[in-house]
Amino acid sequence: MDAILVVNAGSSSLKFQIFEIADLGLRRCIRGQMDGIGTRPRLVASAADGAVLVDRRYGPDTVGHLPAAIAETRTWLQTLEGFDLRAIGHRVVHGGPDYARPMLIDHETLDRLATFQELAPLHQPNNLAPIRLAMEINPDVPQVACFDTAFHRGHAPHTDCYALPWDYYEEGVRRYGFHGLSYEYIGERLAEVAPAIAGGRVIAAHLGSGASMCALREGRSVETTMGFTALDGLPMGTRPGQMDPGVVLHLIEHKGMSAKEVTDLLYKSSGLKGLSGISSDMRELLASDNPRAAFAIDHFVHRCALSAGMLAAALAGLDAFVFTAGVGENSAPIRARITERLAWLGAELDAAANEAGETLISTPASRVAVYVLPTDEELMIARHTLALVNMS
Ligand SMILES: Nc1ncnc2c1ncn2[C@@H]1O[C@H](COP(=O)(O)OP(=O)(O)O)[C@@H](O)[C@H]1O
Ligand SMILES: CC(=O)OP(=O)(O)O
Ligand SMILES: [Mg+2]
Repeated sequence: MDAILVVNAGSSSLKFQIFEIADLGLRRCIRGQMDGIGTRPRLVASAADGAVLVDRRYGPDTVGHLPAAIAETRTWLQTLEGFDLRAIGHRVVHGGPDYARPMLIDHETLDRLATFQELAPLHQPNNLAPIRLAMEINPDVPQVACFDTAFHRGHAPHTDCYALPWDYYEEGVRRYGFHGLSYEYIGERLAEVAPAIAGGRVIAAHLGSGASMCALREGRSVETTMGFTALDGLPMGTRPGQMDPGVVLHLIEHKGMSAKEVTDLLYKSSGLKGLSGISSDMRELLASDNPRAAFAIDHFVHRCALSAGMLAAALAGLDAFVFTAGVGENSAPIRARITERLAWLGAELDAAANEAGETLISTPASRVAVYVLPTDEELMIARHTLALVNMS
């Protein structure tokens, strides 16, 4: 069967899906991931009916980095039969100022995308590695890059600039925003679940190991919490979120830290991990009775509440709030605490619906409808990939 492979290479995981290109559109056949790269590597994949196709654990040294994860995953993918690969779609986190929509990749595009590596050091090198490999092995299979930044490219310049001298904006120093494939999917999904509300003022909260929020009006992004890089906005698993740039100057000038040391601090050792000293994983913090775990969670909830207020101001009101990604989809206690902080905007939680993980978790009387919608970046990538390949 004709198929599309989707690759979402992240900081510590390699997610993939295979879709059949069927007469009536895309049909998901296989979804899988290698996660815990370098710590507790595990390759898991299942078929559309949920049947487990592989569940294999590796030593941290066997799959210690992304290239090893790609190699192991590829070896397993090669055992699959019956798929005629027509295209490969990739999530690429940073598209810079030029790429406002998905692109077919050639060598020139790949070189341009590599120049954004320093703007997304946790993601971009990992996003580009499987593209390079596929170009070598399958040069005839078209590859498409789908950018996290593209969905936000319609922002008005006075909202996506920094108050630096204007030349910096022209050079590309601006607020790009990320998680755009997730927000694009959530916008489309909300239009199915609640068509009347999807056209209104919506905040989507993508709370995973990377976390951000997006203000959507009529399904389009008008503001978001992340900026030039995926460091800005909400506190995350290992990233601090919004911070006075004076802190960075202090680290360099008074503590003598190098650019590499500051980069590692901000991308790998901060956020929930740095503040708790325990873990970057919200599950572990929620299960811990250590007061520092509770402190880190208090900070996370506080910053989420402040950002929601900021985005509600961007929308001049709020009709719906959507939780998505790892924490947003799975953690009823975190959803409850954030929703409580939205009471002044008119949100009222239905505690039982929230505990049960229902789609709508606000009461009928709530002025703001609160939803839990699982995101699907891979489906969004497959749709874009199919559209581009059909056109070319
Ligand atoms: N039941 C849960 N309760 C709280 N947090 C959870 C739960 N399940 C998953 N998570 C959190 O979700 C995070 C991963 O989210 P995910 O969206 O998969 O992130 P990413 O794609 O950026 O790796 C984990 O770090 C974990 O903290
Ligand atoms: C952009 C970003 O932070 O992505 P992720 O959530 O996958 O880390
Ligand atoms: Mg993610």
